[in-house]
Amino acid sequence: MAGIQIFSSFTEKPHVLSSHSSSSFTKHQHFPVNFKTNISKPLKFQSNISCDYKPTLNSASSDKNFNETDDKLREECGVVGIYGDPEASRLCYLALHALQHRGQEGAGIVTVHENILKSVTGLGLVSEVFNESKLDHLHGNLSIGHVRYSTSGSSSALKNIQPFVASYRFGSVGIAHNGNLVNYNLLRNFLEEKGSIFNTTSDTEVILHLIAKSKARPFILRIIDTCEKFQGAYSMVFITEDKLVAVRDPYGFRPLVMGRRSNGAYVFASETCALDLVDATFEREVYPGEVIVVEKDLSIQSFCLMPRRDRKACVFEHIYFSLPNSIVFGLSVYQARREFGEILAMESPAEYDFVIAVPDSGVVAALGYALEAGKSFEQGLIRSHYLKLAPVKAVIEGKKVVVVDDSIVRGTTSKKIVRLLKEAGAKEVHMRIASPTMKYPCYYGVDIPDSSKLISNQLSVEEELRVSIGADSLAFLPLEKLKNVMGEGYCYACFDGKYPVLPQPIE
Ligand SMILES: O=P(O)(O)OC[C@H]1O[C@H](OP(=O)(O)OP(=O)(O)O)[C@H](O)[C@@H]1O
Ligand SMILES: NC(=O)CC[C@H](N)C(=O)O
Ligand code: SF4
Ligand SMILES: [Mg+2]
Repeated sequence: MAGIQIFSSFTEKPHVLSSHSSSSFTKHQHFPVNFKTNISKPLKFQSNISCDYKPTLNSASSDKNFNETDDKLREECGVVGIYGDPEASRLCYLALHALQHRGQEGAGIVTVHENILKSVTGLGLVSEVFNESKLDHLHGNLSIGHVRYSTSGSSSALKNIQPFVASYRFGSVGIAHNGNLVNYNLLRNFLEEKGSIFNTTSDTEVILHLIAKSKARPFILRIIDTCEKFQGAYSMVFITEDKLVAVRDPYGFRPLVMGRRSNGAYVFASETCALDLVDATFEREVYPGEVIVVEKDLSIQSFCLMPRRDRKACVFEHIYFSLPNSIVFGLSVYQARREFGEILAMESPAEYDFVIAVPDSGVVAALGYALEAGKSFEQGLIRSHYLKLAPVKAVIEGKKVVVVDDSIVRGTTSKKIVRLLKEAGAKEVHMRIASPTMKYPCYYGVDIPDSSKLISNQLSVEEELRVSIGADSLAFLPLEKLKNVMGEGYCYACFDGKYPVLPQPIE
C-alpha cells in the first residue's frame, strides 16, 4: 500500500454484544426496540471529488441485465463496513484490496464526518481509484466500501459505481450491495410510475428510493420494511450519520461476515480475507435474513427479516469466487476445493504422468487431485501479469498430463489451455473440472451468461464437449458428489436449474 500509513487506536475496550447472543436473533416485530425516534433533522450530503451524483433520467429497460460483452467469467461484488475506528476509511481501503477479486469495474468508499456523508467513487481498481489525498478527505470512524462487477446496469458508467448515497427528509443514507434483485424491474417500474426519477441504471438504487418512501419508523424499520419487498440476493451494508447496518437476504445467497478489531471497532465484509487484512477477528456470519445495526456507542442489535427461508448459499463461492484463504458460509474455501479435487480423482482416474492446474482458481482442486491419486503436482502453466497463461515447455513436452480447472463456462479457457499444452508438446491432455457441468444462468449476483453461451448447455453430451475442447479425455465433478460434500443449504441452480426464486417479468 504505497504511501499510506495506518494510525489505529487500541485504547478503547471492546463492547459486549448488547441484547443478543450470537446464535439467536428474533423477528423484528418481537424485538424490544428502544430507539431515539427523533431523527427528523435533515442533514447534508456532501458529494465530492469523483462522486458524480447528478440526477439523470434513465429507463430500467434501456440497460442490460447481464453483461454479454466479453468471454470472461465475471465475478460479483465485495462490500465492507467499519464502525468505531478513527481510521475507518483507510481500513475500508485495505479491505477493498482484499476483496478486489470480487469486482474490478469500480470501487468506492463513503465516510461520515461531522454528520456529513462524504463519498469517493471511481472506475477501475481500488489502487486506481484511491490515493493518499483522496483518503485524507474521508475522515471519520464510520465508513462503508464497495468493489463492483455489474449484474444490472452499465459496467462502465461512473454513476453506477457504489456506494450510492442519497439524502431524504430524515437524513442521508449510503449503501453498498452485493447481489442482484430479481424483482428489480417490477420495483423500478412501480417507482417510476409513482414519479421517481432515477440517477443510475443499477438495481441497487431502488433500495434507496424504497427506504425514502417507507412509512416505517425509526430508520432501522425502514430498512427492514424495504428489504421485505425484495426478492433475490442481497448482502449489503448501509451507512447513516450515526449507524452502520449490515443485511443478508433470507436465502443467504451471498456471504457476509462480522469481525472486531482489538479497539472494539466492528468490521463487516464479504469474506474473512478482508477481516484478516485489517486485523479484525472473525466473530460470526451475518445470518441469512438478519439485519444487524451498530450504534454510535458500538452496541449492536439484531433483527430478522420475514419470511424466513431455508438457506441457499451460493456454492460457486467455494468453487470459484472466494479466495482460498477465506472461510465462507462457515466452511474453508481451501478445504472445499481440495475435497472437490480429491473426489474428482476418485471418480475420474486416467493414465498420465503428473497433474497440473489452470491458475489461479484451479490450483487447490489440482493439488487435491494429485494428493488423492498419489501423483506429483507440477507447475505446467504459469500466469503472469502480462501474458495471461503460458505453458512451461520443459515440464510439458512429451508428457501425458491431467489438467484441473475449477469450472467451464463458455469453454474459451479450456479450448485455449488444451491448445497451448499440445503446442508445448504434451502427448495427452486429460481435462478435469472440479465442478459439475454449468447449464443455467445465475440471477443472484453472478454474471453467468445465458444458456445459449454455456458450452455445457449447448453440447450436452460429454463426448461432444471433449471433442470441442480438443482434450483426450474430459470429466466433471458429478453434481450428486458436490451435493454430498456441501449439503442441503446451498444453491446449485446454475448446475441443476432449480432456482430458489425466479426473476419476475415486467407486467
Ligand atoms: O469457460 P470459460 O468461459 O473460459 O470460463 C471458465 C474459466 O473462467 C475462470 O477463470 P478466469 O480466467 O476468469 O480467472 P481465474 O484467474 O480466477 O481463474 C474459471 O476459473 C475458468 O478457468
Ligand atoms: N455483482 C454484484 O453483486 C452487483 C451488485 C449490483 N447488482 C450491481 O450491479 O452493481
Ligand atoms: S445460480 Fe450458481 S452462481 Fe448463482 S447463486 Fe446459485 S450456485 Fe451461485
Ligand atoms: Mg480460471
